[in-house]
Amino acid sequence: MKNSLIVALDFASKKEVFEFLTPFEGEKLFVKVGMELFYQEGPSMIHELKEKDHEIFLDLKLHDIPNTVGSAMKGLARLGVDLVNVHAAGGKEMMMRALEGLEAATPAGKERPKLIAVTQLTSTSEQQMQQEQLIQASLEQSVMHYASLAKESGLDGVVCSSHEASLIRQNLGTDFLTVTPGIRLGSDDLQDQKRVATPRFAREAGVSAIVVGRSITKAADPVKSYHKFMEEWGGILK
Ligand SMILES: O=C(O)c1cc(=O)[nH]c(=O)n1[C@@H]1O[C@H](COP(=O)(O)O)[C@@H](O)[C@H]1O
Repeated sequence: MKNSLIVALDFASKKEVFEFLTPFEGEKLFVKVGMELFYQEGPSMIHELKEKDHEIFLDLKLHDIPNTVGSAMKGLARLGVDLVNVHAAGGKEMMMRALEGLEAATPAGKERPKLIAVTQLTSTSEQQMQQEQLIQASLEQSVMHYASLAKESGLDGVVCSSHEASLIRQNLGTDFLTVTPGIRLGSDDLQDQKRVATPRFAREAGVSAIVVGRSITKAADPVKSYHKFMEEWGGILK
């Protein structure tokens, strides 16, 4: 998990996923399956990626009442993925029930998927947060608050931007995972992301894993782009 580059497979079909992965043949990737792909292809997508030995972050960002999230997590634990997430805004009881669900359903002898909580999405700016969510704090304070709740609930870490990672590590310890999307090289288009950073900035901030989507998946040469990100991030090719 530490020092990983997670490639966001934000595609609409299995066909597109395997077209993208074909030129990576022989490389073991850490991939992220999000809502777009999972709602279309379902658990079989996970099974097929596991057959190819890729590590998997199943990013469904659960956010519902504690009982519903706890039960849903049991199903995710049986899929055998490596990492799953919830929204910290769902609260401590929801996060604790999510963890219990995962623990209860992880098959004997298998490692429980790591559970992390989304703090403030990297597409949210401080101004937006204050005006739309009516949170009268700085963005950093809000992220730190959610990260503390996640830690108190027993979770393994959080999703945040690279800009908040070092504060979280200082306050909650270096074993508490910080997974950061919103990663761009200097010349990349920001698209809908607001709190962005380069892979080098993330590395220097001590981030555990970076998440990169469109800059790799939509690149003219995805393998070349992946290697460029890996080089700046200082990741290890497998
Ligand atoms: O949980 C996530 O993965 C996530 C949280 C967050 O705060 N921001 C965020 O961008 N993501 C995901 O990270 C990926 C970023 O994609 P790109 O902006 O294309 O690099 C997308 O798949 C998002 O769903």
